[in-house]
Amino acid sequence: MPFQKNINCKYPETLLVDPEQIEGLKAEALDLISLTLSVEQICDLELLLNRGFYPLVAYMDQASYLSVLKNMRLTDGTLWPTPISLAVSKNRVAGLTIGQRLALNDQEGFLIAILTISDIWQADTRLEAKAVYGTTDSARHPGVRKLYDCSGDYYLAGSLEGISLPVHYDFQSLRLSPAETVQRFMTKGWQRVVGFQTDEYLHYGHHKMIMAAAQEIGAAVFIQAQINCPGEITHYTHVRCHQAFTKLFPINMAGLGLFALPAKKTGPREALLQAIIKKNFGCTHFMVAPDHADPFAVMTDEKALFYPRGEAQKLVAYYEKETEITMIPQRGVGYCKKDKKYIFQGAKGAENSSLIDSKGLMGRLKREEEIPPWFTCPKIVQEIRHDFLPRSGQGFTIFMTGLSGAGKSTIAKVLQVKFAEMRERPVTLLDGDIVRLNLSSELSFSQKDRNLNVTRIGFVAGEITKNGGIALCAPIAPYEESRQVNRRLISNYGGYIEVYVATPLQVCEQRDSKGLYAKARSGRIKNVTGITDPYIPPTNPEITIDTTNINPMDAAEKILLYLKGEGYL
Ligand SMILES: Nc1ncnc2c1ncn2[C@@H]1O[C@H](COP(=O)(O)OS(=O)(=O)O)[C@@H](OP(=O)(O)O)[C@H]1O
Ligand SMILES: Nc1ncnc2c1ncn2[C@@H]1O[C@H](COP(=O)(O)OP(=O)(O)O)[C@@H](O)[C@H]1O
Repeated sequence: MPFQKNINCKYPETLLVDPEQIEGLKAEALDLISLTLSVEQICDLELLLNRGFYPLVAYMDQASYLSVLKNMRLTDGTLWPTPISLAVSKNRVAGLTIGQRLALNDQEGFLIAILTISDIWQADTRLEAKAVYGTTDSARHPGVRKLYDCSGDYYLAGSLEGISLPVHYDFQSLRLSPAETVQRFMTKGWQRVVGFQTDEYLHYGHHKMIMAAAQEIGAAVFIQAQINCPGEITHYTHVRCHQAFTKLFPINMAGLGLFALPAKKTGPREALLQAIIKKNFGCTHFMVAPDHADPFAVMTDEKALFYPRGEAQKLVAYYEKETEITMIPQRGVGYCKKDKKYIFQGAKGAENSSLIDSKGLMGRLKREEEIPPWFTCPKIVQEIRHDFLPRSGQGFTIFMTGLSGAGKSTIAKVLQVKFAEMRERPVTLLDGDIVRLNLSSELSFSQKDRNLNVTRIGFVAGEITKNGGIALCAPIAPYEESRQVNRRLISNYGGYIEVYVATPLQVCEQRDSKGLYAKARSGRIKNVTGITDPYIPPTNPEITIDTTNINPMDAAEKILLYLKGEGYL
């Protein structure tokens, strides 16, 4: 059932209710249980409401979900490659019933839609991982790890009454809905449109490849920048690079749009989903890479790819008739310095050319090398460089972990003074005790609460790091799982240096400056780390310091030396 949108479209162009119903639904929502959706869930909801996910009209029920996993089809036979249901936690699902209505809110509490539940079932993420990602092994596929970590314990299905599309303040002119995009193509007189998207750094290879394909089929070009794209550049840089790239095309040949599909990196299935979305946005053709939506595509080393090379192209081509969008294979482009011309890989003379690829561009940027003018346009280089600050310009977090009395706070205080003296970056101390007093006063010392306390510290440290500051953290942080969450989060924003203050329990107990161990030994307090509660040492800390036989200044000096050696100072 292809979506042929035109001015006389017989299908509703969005799943938003009529304006006169909005006030009534908002009033009803005041008495409904509300769910705050994650960023990725908001993306799904936006594509359901704006019909980017046409012909889906609702979150899938269990029968369709299982059918999609097995055959890539809904129970009515409609082709659909990946499940779209609403994941919820075990706590949240308790008491929910079929027919119940729920308010779906964005992260700031604005009502986006009302869901009428038609099905509730327990998630089997391993089954989903195997079918959609091709493996249950979270160590092999980052998407599977995310599925296990972030999806809920249950799924909900149901129909939607949209109140408003999610609000975005950034790049508003690029956020046209599928219907608005189709309308724009019609106004421009574009009959054939080739769609293109990538999360790579854009370069002249992409440009030559798209130009050649578009000219061959007589098509205009629609470039879609995917929001929340994983990678090392920020959303703003990603979109600004796309804006510069679109300007490389002749006037009235190319358009740019933003769309909110979470990149799950499911390879062929994701390519097929993107093809369906492109069709809904009015494209007639879609350019698919041999390593499309592969979690390791950016490496370009064939052996490292997760999905077989070319598999995504095959799958999209196989379903061309049904999706009514034609697959065009993406091709590698090189540059022949001698002849000063671009040449397709595999073409005659290509052996004398240098391949233009994102990996090469990224490597040059990281090594702070010049980018040859034939590689990509100066504006794109300038935009990307904006995100590749040398370490001396980045913020960083020093995350100290260790037993109570190990010396974390003392070392952190010495460092705080040293950094303040240097005046290079603002410095913030997030000490265990102080955080417990101000940020986590309601939390206990259970494993769950300790992990929550540690990830709260990580969130604050991430914000400080993102803005170029230094965060000094000094909680006990006895569990690897929350330390890893912090590492993953903060490494996106700047430096992350884990310092294991490995002073043995015996020494800490002797110091016992707060009387904690004495109270633990006498049974006056329970769950004390090292006595009646575990401390799991970090697996891969950047620095390990045992303060048994050194003074605080020397311990701090060790960290400063590391920072100098790594280029942060
Ligand atoms: N049961 C138990 N176990 C460990 N520590 C305890 C406990 N009860 C209170 N305290 C005091 O709280 C400080 C540790 O809090 P943290 O927030 O750093 O701990 S955790 O990271 O959440 O595990 C810790 O401070 P530091 O000595 O600075 O580490 C203790 O003084
Ligand atoms: N090299 C050292 N680094 C840090 N603290 C040390 C060192 N040597 C001795 N100490 C002493 O150990 C105690 C550590 O306490 P504290 O810094 O509050 O530990 P934590 O924050 O890990 O609970 C302090 O009394 C401090 O003077």
